[in-house]
Amino acid sequence: MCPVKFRQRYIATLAACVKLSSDHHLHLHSTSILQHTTTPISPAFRGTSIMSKYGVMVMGPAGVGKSTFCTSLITHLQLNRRSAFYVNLDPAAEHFEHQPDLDIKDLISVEDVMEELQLGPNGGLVYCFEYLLANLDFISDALESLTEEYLIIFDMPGQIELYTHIPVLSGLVKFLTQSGALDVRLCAAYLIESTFVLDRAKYFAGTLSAMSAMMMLEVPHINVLTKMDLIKDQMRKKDFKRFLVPDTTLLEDDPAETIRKRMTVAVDVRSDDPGNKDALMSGATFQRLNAAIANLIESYSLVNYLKLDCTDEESVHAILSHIDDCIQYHEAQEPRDPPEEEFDDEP
Ligand SMILES: Nc1nc2c(ncn2[C@@H]2O[C@H](COP(=O)(O)OP(=O)(O)OP(=O)(O)O)[C@@H](O)[C@H]2O)c(=O)[nH]1
Repeated sequence: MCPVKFRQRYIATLAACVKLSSDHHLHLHSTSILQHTTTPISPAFRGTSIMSKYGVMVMGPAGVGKSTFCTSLITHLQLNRRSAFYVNLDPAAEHFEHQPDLDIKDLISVEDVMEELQLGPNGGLVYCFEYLLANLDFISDALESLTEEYLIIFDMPGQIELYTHIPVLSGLVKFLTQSGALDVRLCAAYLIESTFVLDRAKYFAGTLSAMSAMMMLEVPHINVLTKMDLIKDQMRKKDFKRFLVPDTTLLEDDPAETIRKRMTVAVDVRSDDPGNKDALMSGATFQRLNAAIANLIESYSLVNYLKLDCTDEESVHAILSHIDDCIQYHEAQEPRDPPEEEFDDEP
């Protein structure tokens, strides 16, 4: 059962959403006026579906730079006279450079859940998402009036379990993309830190989690290596290129031998147990397992990376272009032939 406090807060939020959507009508209207003063848009030049919606779900482990990327993306969109609708879905997030247009904390927060239900931070987060799934009108009420000019940006929490272990996100994605309902053309941007390439174990673990998210969500997907400014001085451009398309050779010539060292530690721990005669065999098994995983990643070519440096406008622009391609944003904005009836009245 849901604590009463959440339900009360939810009702208050619904009222706020009604206000928000009417505010956004105003904002929408002023955006359209702005566009019309410079580039008149005839109804025939509108997108294929009047109320198509476009969105990107920004995901990845804790601290990889999701919120920073969302901020840069919003700023970039605004500079290019495009509209963003920022949705914070991290029920523990505190500080924002751009205030969210919709914030899950107005529905439920991890802090309240932990206090009222005596759950830990991870259990609290899972509860928040289950609660969100049970109250999806919190999202649909806020999004339904948005038009195709908007890019809806979902800023997700960093707990990796959400993308790999439990099906709450796939439920949310299905709801957003369902045709006939919100019908959001959604793509996922999975972020990992570029500094992971200095530690092959982290890099492959990150790649696996990206792959897992791709398979779980089943929407167009881009993978991004963030904080490129941190790696610039540590690695030559040519050397870094190898990490954009992961392959098995990256395991074989690991200068720091991080994976082998970790395997040795695992084997050593098990060797302490005199009854464990298979410890060395386990080391070989780990090695084969690693090779098999690397082969899997390589042979299916599922994971490729784009580079992102949030301090560089060009870099943010390049990522936005990929997102636009994934969701076919520009196709919807392109001119289309006027309906045939419009010619019928002509002399
Ligand atoms: N140098 C550098 N630092 C960055 C960049 N992007 C983010 N950071 C820093 O990385 C830290 C984490 O960034 P956030 O944007 O909060 O990361 P997050 O993934 O949203 O974090 P969680 O919400 O806690 O999962 C902050 O200190 C940022 O300033 C970048 O492109 N370059």
